[in-house]
Amino acid sequence: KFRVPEGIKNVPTLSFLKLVSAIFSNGGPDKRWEITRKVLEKEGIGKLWFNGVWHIITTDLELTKDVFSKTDLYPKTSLDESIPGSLTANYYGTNVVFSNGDVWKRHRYGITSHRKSISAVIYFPLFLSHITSPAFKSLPMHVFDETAVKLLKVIEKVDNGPLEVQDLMHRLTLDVLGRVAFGFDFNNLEDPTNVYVTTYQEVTAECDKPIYFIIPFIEYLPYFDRTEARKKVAKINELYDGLIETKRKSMETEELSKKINNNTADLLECMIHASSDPKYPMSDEEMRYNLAMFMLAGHDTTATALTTILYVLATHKDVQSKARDEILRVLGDSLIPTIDQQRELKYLNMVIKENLRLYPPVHQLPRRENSETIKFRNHVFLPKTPILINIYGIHHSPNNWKDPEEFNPERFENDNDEKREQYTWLPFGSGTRTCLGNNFSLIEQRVMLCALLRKYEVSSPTDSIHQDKLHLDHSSSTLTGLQSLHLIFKRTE
Ligand code: HEM
Repeated sequence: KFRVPEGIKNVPTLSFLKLVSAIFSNGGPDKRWEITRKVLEKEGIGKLWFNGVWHIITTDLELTKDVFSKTDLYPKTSLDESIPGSLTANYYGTNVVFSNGDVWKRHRYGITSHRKSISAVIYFPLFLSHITSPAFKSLPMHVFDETAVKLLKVIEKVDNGPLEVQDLMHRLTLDVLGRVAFGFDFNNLEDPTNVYVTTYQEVTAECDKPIYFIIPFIEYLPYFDRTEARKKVAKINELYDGLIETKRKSMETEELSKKINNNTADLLECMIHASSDPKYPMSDEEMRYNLAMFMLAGHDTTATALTTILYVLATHKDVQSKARDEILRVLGDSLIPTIDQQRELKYLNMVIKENLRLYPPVHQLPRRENSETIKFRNHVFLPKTPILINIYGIHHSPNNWKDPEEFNPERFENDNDEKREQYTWLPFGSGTRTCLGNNFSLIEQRVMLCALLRKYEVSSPTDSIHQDKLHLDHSSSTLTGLQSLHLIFKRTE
């Protein structure tokens, strides 16, 4: 299994040992980039032996374009193929993020097809011109607004003391997503000890343990039996199953069809409704897998984006005051921006974009495997070669960005997708597999930042471990994590 296939012998090798030791020492995507950048900046691809297979890791824009635009040629690897029978595969199952072809179409269009009100996309052509089927055509603005108010109350209680921001942002985004995805209020902001929250967190922590990601077969050895973890998965699944059952019952009443017609149905209700159409059948089990995946894809990513943006604002006071001035000018006395006002927040939108470039919450895309032999330059990838697109590398390569390590929102001034070289800014992926929740996440970020910045000045404590640089850490093979981050919120009014 160590033998290198003939066609990729001439691809430079990336050090397995260095990468694994970086992961075991909790190194984040920045550390991995440090190890691989020499090869990737020069060649755009490298090969890495991992889990008994030679993988291709790439930052090459041509190959990236090919992967995004030819989804049949580069299907995603399902969890059941990459880690069969594992806890993670059992928990997330077959869902919209990891499926392909007709199964994916059924999931994606089952979630999105029937929503028919005016698309929020028209308000954000700059950000979202590439989107094909946004999940949230009418967004539950009241959920964002109410959660922002709750967030301010939590911060008020701490009153100038240092506050751990990463945990706070996770609590916030989990509350938002629970309500939007299936109408369930985790109420994590007010009660972090709530049993559903702790179980949910334990399950995701189990799924992210690096040992099972680096040596997946270990899970099948009796000594490493994960009985306790499986019990936790069963508990959170009980919650999802209960919600599906209750909502299914409400299908029998008029209530659901009213919600569907008014565009106020949550995602689960949409899936249940769509599943009654013979074109989009979806079993209860598949719905549960989608809920589990939505929770991860939707809450963890936005929490990271909000945490890192608060850090850059705290450490770039000039940017913070410029963003605050704009918020006060555009919003007047309001706490929460309307959709139209969000469009006017040009500078804040630039800050958000630059933060997603510098700290992409998804640092590496889930693996693809080519279905046919591919010739790329003077290399030949045999079918089923694992291919990983390194988003962090694309965002940090001087080939694509001037002074890539610098936080500089101005680089997005007058930016548009046509002018910028394609595939250099990919926080939400691209093509037909673009993130379903990008618009949702951007609005959530704007709402929270407006509420926070108009009330508080954010700064970093002088003894912070992040004083010189933000310390990222290993969260998973795709998601960016960071070490605990304390910031100070001082009232401005
Ligand atoms: C800052 C926040 C977010 C980031 C950076 C992000 C990033 C991404 C990326 C890079 C992909 C493409 C994966 C691939 O091509 O393999 C993706 C897909 C996806 N995201 Fe997001 N995401 C965010 C927020 C959300 C939210 C809030 C939701 C749901 C409410 C969501 C749901 C999804 C789903 C369902 C997919 C799969 C789409 C498909 O394959 O059809 N994401 N996301």
